[in-house]
Amino acid sequence: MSARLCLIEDDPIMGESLQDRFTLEGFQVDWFVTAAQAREHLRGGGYAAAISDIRLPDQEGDALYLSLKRDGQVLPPFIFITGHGAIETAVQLLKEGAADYVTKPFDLDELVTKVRGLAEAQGGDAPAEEGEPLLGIAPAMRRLEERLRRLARAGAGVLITGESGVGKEHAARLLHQAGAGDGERPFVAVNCGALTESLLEAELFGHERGAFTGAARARRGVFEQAQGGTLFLDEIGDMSPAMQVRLLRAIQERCITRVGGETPIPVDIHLVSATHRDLRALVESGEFREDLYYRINTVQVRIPPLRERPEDILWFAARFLAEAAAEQGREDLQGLSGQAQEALLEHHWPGNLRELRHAIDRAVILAEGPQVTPADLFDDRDEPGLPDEAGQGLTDYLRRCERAHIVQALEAHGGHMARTAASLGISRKNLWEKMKKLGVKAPG
Ligand SMILES: Nc1ncnc2c1ncn2[C@@H]1O[C@H](COP(=O)(O)OP(=O)(O)OP(=O)(O)O)[C@@H](O)[C@H]1O
Repeated sequence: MSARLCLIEDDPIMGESLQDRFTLEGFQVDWFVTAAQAREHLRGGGYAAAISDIRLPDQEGDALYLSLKRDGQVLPPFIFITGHGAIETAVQLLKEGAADYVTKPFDLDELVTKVRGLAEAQGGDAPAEEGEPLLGIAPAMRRLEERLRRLARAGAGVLITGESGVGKEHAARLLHQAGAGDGERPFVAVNCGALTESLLEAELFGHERGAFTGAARARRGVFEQAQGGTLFLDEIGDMSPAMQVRLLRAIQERCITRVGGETPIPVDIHLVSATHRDLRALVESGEFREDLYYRINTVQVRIPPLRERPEDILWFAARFLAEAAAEQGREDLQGLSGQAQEALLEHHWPGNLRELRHAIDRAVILAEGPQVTPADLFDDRDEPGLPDEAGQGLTDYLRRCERAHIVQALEAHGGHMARTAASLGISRKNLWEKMKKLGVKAPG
């Protein structure tokens, strides 16, 4: 039986997100919105841990805890959620025997780890960890990940749809990795929208020596390269009608012929396709073959855009930030400021995860630290005349502009110091000095 968790939280949004997350983690969550309700159930026992807000409508969470203790009630380990400025209460509670506390805004992953630890210490019946989520923590993405794992085991032909940059290739890789067999099977991706018809034909099916001008040697196409593994055809909706015919034939016959060749070559692949276009509409307008549509579309998986799953924005931002900070040696960065988090949540993310990754990469380069600010994340907050904090001194503002300009110049010249200095009209020595003064890391 899964571990039971007592959640005491009157805020409907916070309560629901905690309930959703802990349910996904495999806990059985009893959620109470008043101290009175919780008191009754806590008396019944059986909880592996309790999470309680301090501020509740009928009684403070700490008062509830202390009164139950005074009554001699055996309590599960308690973790308190405190607001800003309530640290003293939290510390007092720790002295009184509470297990831990988190201060808002807190990191949900951290809370999960704490609760797991406590539940395990209680009797080792914390639900088995399913592994780190890979596609996001939003309930829709957890369900999708679970579905992809099932589909992988079934080896079904999958069409992944979703806006550009939403993570379709990432999902295809997960599908591949979760599939049967060892890790040796190849995963080969090709973007059908990026190649002309004849190049795509050679890319997919390969060519024999002398098949066309420049074909000095025979070459295997991606169908052959992906033999025994997964072939990921991205932007399949962009394929020309002639290529659609050839692709359909290859799928139906499980056999291909290289361009300029005659020998049929059997292929055994798991085909995963993706598109950001509405394939059904393309079928209706006659641009996409209906038979191919059904062939590649045994199962369709839609990845929702990032703006439809706000939980994932800050989760991915934190992951990307940790990655980028490690790559760029910015150990001084301590995370996102509150304003930066708000700015990320307010943004519409038309470019989805790709845009988020770029915004974070850029911010890590620009940030003076110790926290990433909105101006580091978004260009438009960096314009002259728009200092991000009212009353910011001119010297400070000019310093930011100078720093951003140097960073951009370094980027534009691939980190080459001499060229960057020349483009800025200053000496290399001067550039070094400025970089040191402004805290710009030396490239490489
Ligand atoms: N689950 C994920 N974890 C980490 N990074 C991700 C994840 N999903 C997407 N990304 C990152 O976001 C970017 C875009 O992802 P991906 O190429 O998979 O999107 P896509 O939907 O296939 O894009 P397009 O439609 O343009 O082909 C990449 O930089 C990728 O590393």
